[in-house]
Amino acid sequence: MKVTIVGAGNVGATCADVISYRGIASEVVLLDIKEGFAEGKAMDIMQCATTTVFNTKVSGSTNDYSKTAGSDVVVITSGIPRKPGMTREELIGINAGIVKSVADNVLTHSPNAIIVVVSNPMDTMTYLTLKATGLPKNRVIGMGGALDSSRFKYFLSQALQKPGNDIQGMVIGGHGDTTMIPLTRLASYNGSPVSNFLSQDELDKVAASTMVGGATLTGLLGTSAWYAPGASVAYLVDSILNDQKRMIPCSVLLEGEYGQNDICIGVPCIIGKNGIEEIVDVQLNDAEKALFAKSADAVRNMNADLKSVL
Ligand SMILES: NC(=O)C1=CN([C@@H]2O[C@H](COP(=O)(O)OP(=O)(O)OC[C@H]3O[C@@H](n4cnc5c(N)ncnc54)[C@H](O)[C@@H]3O)[C@@H](O)[C@H]2O)C=CC1
Ligand SMILES: O=C([O-])CC(=O)C(=O)O
Repeated sequence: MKVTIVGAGNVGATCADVISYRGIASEVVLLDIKEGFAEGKAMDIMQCATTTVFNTKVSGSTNDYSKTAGSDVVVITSGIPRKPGMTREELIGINAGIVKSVADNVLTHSPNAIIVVVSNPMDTMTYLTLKATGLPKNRVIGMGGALDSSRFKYFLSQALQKPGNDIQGMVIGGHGDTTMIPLTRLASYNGSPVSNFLSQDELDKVAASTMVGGATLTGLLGTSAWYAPGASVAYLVDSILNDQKRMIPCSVLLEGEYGQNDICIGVPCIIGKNGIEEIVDVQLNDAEKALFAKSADAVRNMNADLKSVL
């Protein structure tokens, strides 16, 4: 199975690294516009093969899309990341043009690929990719919910003082500092609601930390995060390539589900070899439905800015 990652920067290269050492794909192509950069990242990763022990073939390409031909999955991480104090939404001006041209280029050489969109503002970039390519909705997947959910589980594990692997939880809604919806009511510690162990005040703090999780790291690092984002993309790619049918919150075109139409936004999806195979209705309560509608309004407002590129 072949995976192309466009953008060999922090997130793209981390994703290639995780896919390789976990043996998720047999071949990974990294592509970047910076001369020699993707080749360098690929060589560095390949020089781990005998120490972390993997057989994945990783190669790099400077903007030569013929090397990406026949990819099963294409991940788009090309574009600029935010700096401290910025929102993801402020990246739209530069990233929209990049994402659109990249999506066109990859499809020329891999017409059957499933596209995973990572570049921010991710929900709007997913919508752009879907509209610009005309691909069926199952083949355009926005990655944000997998990452936000892993941060949610991290903050829950810190509050509970319990291992993260014993915690279940999901974040839906937009992948933005104010649009994410950590579903605290449905989160559990091995099946027991987390509200059995944490006060409402503690749960509110967990939700707030989750929502600004990306901004907090951007403040600490000077650019946005990459280890958890890269690993989250690899987790999603694994479910596609190995037909795992995991339930992962992803940004996907809604056609009536969750009361929304003509918008890509995070909802729980079954992810398998066909990409988005099902949208799962987790039965939100009225308060959660209201938050989801508000989040969708914000994402829809952002999508209106795509007029110049679509
Ligand atoms: N959806 C999510 O959960 C997350 C999204 N992101 C987003 O992912 C994007 C990438 O972040 P980083 O890897 O940290 O940035 P980075 O700056 O480290 O890497 C981006 C790479 O894209 C390349 N690039 C730019 N234009 C290109 C083009 N036309 N074709 C090919 N390559 C091109 C650049 O040369 C650079 O190497 C950002 O927009 C960031 O906001 C980051 C983390 C999580
Ligand atoms: O915070 C950012 O800008 C990058 C991102 O989407 C994340 O790490 O969640």
